[in-house]
Amino acid sequence: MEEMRLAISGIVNKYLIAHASKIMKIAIAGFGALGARVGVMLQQAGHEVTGIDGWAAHIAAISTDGLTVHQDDGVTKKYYIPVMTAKEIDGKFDLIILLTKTPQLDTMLTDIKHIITKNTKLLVLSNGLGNIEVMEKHVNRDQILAGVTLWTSELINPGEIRVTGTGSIKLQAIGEANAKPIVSALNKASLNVTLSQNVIEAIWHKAGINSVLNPLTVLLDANIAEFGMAGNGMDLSLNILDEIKQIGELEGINVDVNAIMKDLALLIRPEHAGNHYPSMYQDIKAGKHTEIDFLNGYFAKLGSEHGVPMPFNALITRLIHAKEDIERTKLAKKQETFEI
Ligand SMILES: NC(=O)C1=CN([C@@H]2O[C@H](COP(=O)(O)OP(=O)(O)OC[C@H]3O[C@@H](n4cnc5c(N)ncnc54)[C@H](OP(=O)(O)O)[C@@H]3O)[C@@H](O)[C@H]2O)C=CC1
Ligand SMILES: CC(C)(CO)C(=O)C(=O)O
Repeated sequence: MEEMRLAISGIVNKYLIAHASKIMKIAIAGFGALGARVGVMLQQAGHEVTGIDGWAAHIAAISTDGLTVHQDDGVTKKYYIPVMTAKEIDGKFDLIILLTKTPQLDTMLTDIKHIITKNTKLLVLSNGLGNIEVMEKHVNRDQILAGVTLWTSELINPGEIRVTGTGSIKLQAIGEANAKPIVSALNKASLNVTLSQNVIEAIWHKAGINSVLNPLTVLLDANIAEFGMAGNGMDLSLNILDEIKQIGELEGINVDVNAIMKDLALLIRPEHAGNHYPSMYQDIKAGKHTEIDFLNGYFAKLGSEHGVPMPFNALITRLIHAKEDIERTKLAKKQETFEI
C-alpha cells in the first residue's frame, strides 16, 4: 500500500515539475490590439503575464475594469492582467514579446532596457522588414528570436479589443538561443507555433501578404473578406508580389508568389481573418502613421537601390502616405469641432 502511495506521489510530482517548468514570466512590450490578445492567451495557459504600454487611457481602463475582449461568437469576457508603462515596470522576465508597430520598436527597446538581463529572450512578432536589425542594436544575437504571426485583433476602445478567427506563429532563434522551450511555452497557450527553418524567408513571405492586404484594404475601404470579392483583386496582388519576388531574387531571398497567393485565399475566409480590418486600416482610422515604409515602401526603396523599377509598390507607398495625411487632418478637424 505504502509502495503504491509513493509510486503515485512520484508520478504526480513528475507531472507537476514538468508542467511547472513550462510556466514562464512573460512581458508583452506593446499591449495594443495583438499584444493584448496574445497576453490573454498566455495568461489563460498559466503563464505570468505583464503588459507594457504607453497609452494612459488604455492602462487606466485595464487596471480599473479589466481588459474587455469581444469574441466572434458574440461572447464578451473580462481579463485582469497587470499593464504598466515602461518606466513603471520592474523585475526579471524569461521572455519579452515585442508587439509594437515596427517604427516604435527602437524606442520600446530603449525604454525597457532596465528589465533586459543577459538571460532574457526577446521575441519580435511585429510585421514588416528591418526588425531584427533594430533588435541587434540593443541586445546580443543569442537573445533574439524573430517570428511572424497570422493571429489578428482590433483595439476598438481603451481597454477593449475585438478578436476574430484563429492564427498561427512561426519563429526561429536568430543566434544560438534554444527556441524549443519558448515554442512549447507558447503552444501551452494554443498559439499554434512552429519552429521555422528559415525565418527570414517567412518574414518576407508575411511582408508579401501584408503588402497586399494592408494597403489595399485601406485604399479600397474594405475588410479582408470584402477585398477578396474584388474582381481584379488577384491581378492587383500579383502586380505587387511579382515586384517583391524580383527584388527578393536580387537580395538572395526566395519569394514564393504561389504560396503567398494560397495564404491570401485562406485569409479571406471568415474563420481565418476575413472579418478582420488589417492593422494598417486601424492605424489610418486612428490618425496614426502606418507601417507602409517597412512593407511596400521598404521593397520600393530596395528596388531603387538595385536600379529596378517597382511602380506598384512605389505608388502604393505614396498613396498610403497621402491617406495618412488626409485622415489625420480630418480627425484633427473633428477634434477641433468637438472642442468648440
Ligand atoms: N492587429 C493585428 O491584427 C495584427 C498586427 N500585427 C502586427 O503586430 C504589431 C502590433 O500591432 P497592433 O497590436 O495592431 O498595434 P497597436 O498599435 O494596437 O499596439 C501597439 C501598442 O504598443 C504601444 N507602444 C508602442 N511603443 C511604445 C513605447 N515605447 N512604450 C510604451 N508603449 C508603446 C502603443 O501605444 P501607443 O498607441 O501609445 O503608441 C500601442 O498600444 C504590428 O507590427 C502589426 O503589424 C500582425 C498581425 C495582425
Ligand atoms: C492579419 C494580417 C495578415 C492582415 O493583413 C495582418 O498581419 C495585419 O492585420 O497586419
